[in-house]
Amino acid sequence: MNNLEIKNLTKTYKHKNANEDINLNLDSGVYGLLGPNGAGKSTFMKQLATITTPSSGKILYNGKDIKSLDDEYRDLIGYLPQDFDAYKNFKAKEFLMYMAALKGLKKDEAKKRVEELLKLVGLYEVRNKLVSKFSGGMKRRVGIAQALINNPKILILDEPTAGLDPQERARFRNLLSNIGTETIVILSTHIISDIESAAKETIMIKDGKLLLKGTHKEILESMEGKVYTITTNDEIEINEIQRKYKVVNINRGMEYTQIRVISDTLPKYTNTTYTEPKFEDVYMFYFELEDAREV
Ligand SMILES: Nc1ncnc2c1ncn2[C@@H]1O[C@H](COP(=O)(O)OP(=O)(O)OP(=O)(O)O)[C@@H](O)[C@H]1O
Repeated sequence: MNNLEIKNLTKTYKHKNANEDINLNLDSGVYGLLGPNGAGKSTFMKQLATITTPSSGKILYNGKDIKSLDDEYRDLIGYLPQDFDAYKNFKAKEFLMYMAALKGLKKDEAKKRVEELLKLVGLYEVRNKLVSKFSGGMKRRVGIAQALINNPKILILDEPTAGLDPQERARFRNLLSNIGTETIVILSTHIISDIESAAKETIMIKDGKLLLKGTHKEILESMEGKVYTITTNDEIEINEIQRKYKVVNINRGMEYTQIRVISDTLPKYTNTTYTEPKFEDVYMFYFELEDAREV
């Protein structure tokens, strides 16, 4: 059994709820935590990682309060903080060996694990190079490796793809698929494509509150009937649509422009068709639609 139960989790900073009454039940698998800036993702993850304590509510691991499990729980966690910075004067392998020692791995075991991880994150060839000479993506990979060092049962990755280029993002998605299926992986992002293929479920939070947790299918179903494509070649109309609606994308063709919009009601333009929702619509629909509804 590998289960996390989050019950009425609330974290208050100076009268403001950074997390409010969050209830979730998580089993092994990858969960994408999605939300705009300031939604409360890091706060949520910090509580799971025991970096900060809840103001109220609790977290249970396999039915037991993590407060009472204490180090027993901490030994099961791997955590990549948002602002992770490996000690720059270390070489990659040296740094991971150091982290392994902190996690209590014996020397032989540590050597083996560090070697495995350097290969997994694609840094084996540069293992004896200074981390300070690494690119942002490589540093992030060192961060992911250190989070994996103790073979965690719960892996918490706070924006693991922040600052990565498309190639590094693809590499990260591959890496994720190689992390054991026996682990609860929670990764935060505001880039929907990072979790589209990798996550079994997406958890959305906004203003500190849980908005929705669901599989891709469930999330797409929740947007059913709200995505439209308007086809036009009238520039005045195009400008008006951009003002009135939340536009997911504009596809300018030789003769016509196709505009994909999110709307609660059928937009009243001559050539408007209902469109099957896609994952690319999720962010706009859940986090930016309110402004559009006010129009
Ligand atoms: N230590 C703190 N003291 C006071 N307020 C805080 C603290 N940490 C977070 N907050 C506030 O709590 C809210 C949630 O912040 P949090 O960092 O959890 O959001 P986030 O979703 O991770 O955002 P981002 O994507 O920008 O990192 C924000 O309004 C933030 O300003």
